[in-house]
Order: sequence, then structure tokens, then C-alpha cells
Amino acid sequence: MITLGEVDSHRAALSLSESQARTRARTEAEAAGVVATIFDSNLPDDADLIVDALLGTGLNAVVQGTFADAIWAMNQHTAPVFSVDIPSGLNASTGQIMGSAVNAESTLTFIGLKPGLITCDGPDVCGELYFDKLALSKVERDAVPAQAQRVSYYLLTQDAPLLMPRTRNSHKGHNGHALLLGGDAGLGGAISMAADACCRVGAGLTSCATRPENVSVVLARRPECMAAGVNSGLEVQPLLERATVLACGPGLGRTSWAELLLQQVIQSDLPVVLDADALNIIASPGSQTEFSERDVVLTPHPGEAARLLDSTIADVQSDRLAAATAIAETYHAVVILKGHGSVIAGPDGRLAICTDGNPGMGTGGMGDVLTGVVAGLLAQGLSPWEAAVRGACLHSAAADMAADSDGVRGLLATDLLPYIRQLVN
Ligand SMILES: NC(=O)C1=CN([C@@H]2O[C@H](COP(=O)(O)OP(=O)(O)OC[C@H]3O[C@@H](n4cnc5c(N)ncnc54)[C@H](O)[C@@H]3O)[C@@H](O)[C@H]2O)[C@@H](O)CC1
Ligand SMILES: Nc1ncnc2c1ncn2[C@@H]1O[C@H](COP(=O)(O)OP(=O)(O)O)[C@@H](O)[C@H]1O
Repeated sequence: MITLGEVDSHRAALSLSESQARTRARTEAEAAGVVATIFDSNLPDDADLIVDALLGTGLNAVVQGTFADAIWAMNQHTAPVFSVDIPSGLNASTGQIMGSAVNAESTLTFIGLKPGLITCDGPDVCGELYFDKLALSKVERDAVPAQAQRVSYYLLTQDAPLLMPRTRNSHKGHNGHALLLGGDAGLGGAISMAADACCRVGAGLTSCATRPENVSVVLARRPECMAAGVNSGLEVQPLLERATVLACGPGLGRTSWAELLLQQVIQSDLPVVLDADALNIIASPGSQTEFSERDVVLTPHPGEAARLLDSTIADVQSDRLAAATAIAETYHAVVILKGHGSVIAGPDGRLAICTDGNPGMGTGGMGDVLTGVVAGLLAQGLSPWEAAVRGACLHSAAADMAADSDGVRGLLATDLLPYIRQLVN
């Protein structure tokens, strides 16, 4: 941790106001050896560290004027920037850059980890993130309730394994039977990848209901999976009777075939994961779906979330926690709002942010694998909340392992599968 004492030979203080608090801060900084100067668009060339303590967690409007100039100057400077509490210009609650933000080399945040540091644009601007609870007692810290729980594969498995070990006497009937529905013409890969992930996460049995022409695609990729070609909703009925958990959406499309399949899924009372076009169909005008009596996980990316909320991607990304909460409340379901810092929201107001994951995951099929992972966890008896939290972290941590091994670019959804298997054991 860097202290003021260690930076006292550096002239990096910016004085932009004479309010009482700032005056006191300035007095104390000067006493520690900092030389304060009025900011005039330039920072000293010879500074070898910039301490950014310009704007804090109260920022709620676009940064303008001298503040924007100061942020620009810090970003142009060759010295690394160390941000105090939060990089100036970043919205502490949402992770949105408010016009411009400091690109910190590292950030030391205090008392509580702000959600904006770990979702949306936050991780791109805060650099290495450090946390100090300061001298506050637990009682004092608990007085301010956390907005969201930070979750990661590492945090979830510090004291216990991700999944309970199996009894030696267990058999496939104990581990659930997931039925995955989707795979319209040309999209057989999506349902096939979801099924593979469901098998690898440990579901006892995995079946697919897909277009007849995709049956061979699914079976060729994963013979352990069962695949039925279906043309109508009626043909889905016997499959539903054997399943314990459903997932619908990967490669589903939006044809009348897709709507018939989804109708069967909606009418069932089995736990279900809905993704991709299943979400787009329930978001369409006239569709009145809510799941108050059922275990449901919805996995929208920001585009699908915008359709579910009848809003825009920009609105969703401007406050990801609020968007995930609004979907969870509207549909009475657990929601994984995907993207960097995936947000998990429960209908009861619970919120978590997953800090695993990397930009290599921005490739087709990655969401289909997540659907299979969450379905496989539900099949093994996890609650929707646990399946969503553990599934999101498992999926992203597997992607991090795959990226550590061979790099971020060119990472494919199916590259995650061996790591998913390692991480569930
Ligand atoms: N091999 C396969 O069979 C594949 C099938 N896929 C299936 O094809 C379906 C349709 O995929 P499309 O890409 O056409 O449609 P999408 O609805 O997934 O994407 C359409 C648009 O939504 C927006 N969007 C998506 N992700 C976003 C994000 N993270 N942040 C902000 N905006 C975002 C973008 O504007 C994007 O162009 C998927 O739902 C999936 O089930 C894809 O998963 C790709 C691979
Ligand atoms: N930059 C990123 N950082 C972390 N995770 C990401 C990033 N980009 C994408 N992801 C993850 O990858 C997956 C993409 O899902 P989705 O958009 O539904 O893909 P598809 O429809 O192609 O299957 C989600 O789990 C999302 O959280």
C-alpha cells in the first residue's frame, strides 16, 4: 500500500476548491510534504507518480470543464496514476464512465467495494484494485449495507467445494435429467454446445429436443446425450415427462416452431433456464409471462435485457444492477445479466457481481455454454440463486483458465469444457 509519506517528494496534488473539507485535506497533505499548486491545464513533467483524488463516489453527472481537463492531463501524462477510492470520472454505483475517466494503474478503495469498480467499464479504468477497510469496526462497516455481494470461483470455494461431493452409492438418477430445447435450422451448434456443457457440469442425464435435421449434429458431438427431433409441441410432451429440469433458447430462433416449443416449456412447472430467443419471445408485445410459482433463471445479455425491459442497451449498461433487478422483479425469476462483471439478481432483491471472466468470452456460443452449465447445476439440486451464482463464476473462471493457457483472442466456447469439468471437481 502506498502512503502519503512515501509520495511526499512528488508534486501531484490538484487544488480545485476551497471548501472546508478540502482545505483540511490540503493542510494535512502539505504537512506531509505535498506541494499544492492551482491546476492550470498542465501537470509537472517530472512527476513520476500521479495520485488521483479528484472526484469521488458522489459523481452523478457528466464530467465537464476543469475536471475533464484534469482527467485528460492525467491520462496524457507518462507517470502511472494511482486512484484514491475510485478513478475520477467513474460512476461508483454503475461502472459507467461519466464522459471521461482516469485510466488508473492501480486503485485503492476504502471501507466498501463499490459495484462500479467491478462491472461495466470499471475494471477497464481502475487497474489493479486494492481494498482497505480502514480503521472502522465491523459494526460500523455493517451499518452501511452492501449494494451487492462480490462473487468469484475463488471466493465461493475458499471454505467449501463448489458442489458437494457425491456419495459413493449415487447413480445417474440422483443427478437430474436436463432437457434442453432449441436448435433451429442452421443453429444446431448452439443446442449441441449447451448439451455438452450440461453433461460436463455433471447432470445425470441430458436430452435435447431440436429440429430433426440437428439430431445427428448433437449425437455426433456428444453421444452420451439423447436427442429427439421434434416438429410440434405435442412431440415435446413425452420428453417433458422424463425431465427434471428444462433449458430453452440456445439457437431456438423465432419461428412458429420456436413458439410452440417455448409454449410447452412455459406451461410446465419444472425448473427452467431461459436464454437467447426464448427471452426475445417472452419480451415480445402481448406475451405475459411471469414465474412467481416456479424456479426460473433468465440469462439475458444486455441486448436481450433491453428487449425484456422495453428499453435500450445504453440504458441497461448505464445501470446494470438496476436493470438486472428490474427484470428479476418483473418476471419473478433469478437473472444473470451477462457481460463483464455479470450481475446476478434475485426477485427478493439479492444482488451479486461476478468478478471472473475476460474479453475472450465475447464470441458466439459462449452464452449457450452458460445455459448448459446453469441447467446442469439446477439438475443436480442447486436452487436457482445458487445455480446462477455458481454457474456464472464457474463458466467465467473456466474461460479465465482457458485464456491463461492459450490467450484471450481466439478463445472458443467449447474450449471451456475441459476446465469446467476440472472446476466442478
Ligand atoms: N453455433 C451456433 O449455432 C451459434 C448460435 N447462436 C445463437 O444465435 C442466436 C442469435 O444470435 P445473434 O448474435 O444473431 O443475436 P443476439 O440477440 O445475440 O445479438 C444481437 C445484438 O444484440 C446486441 N448485443 C449482444 N450482446 C451484447 C452485449 N454483451 N452487450 C451489448 N449488446 C449486445 C448487439 O447489438 C448484437 O448485435 C443466439 O441467441 C444463440 O442462441 C449464437 O450463440 C452464436 C453461435
Ligand atoms: N468482456 C467480457 N468479460 C467477461 N465476460 C464476458 C465478456 N464478454 C462476454 N462475456 C460473457 O460471455 C457470454 C456471452 O453470452 P452471449 O452474449 O449470450 O453469447 P452467445 O449468444 O453467442 O452464446 C456471457 O456469459 C458473458 O458474460
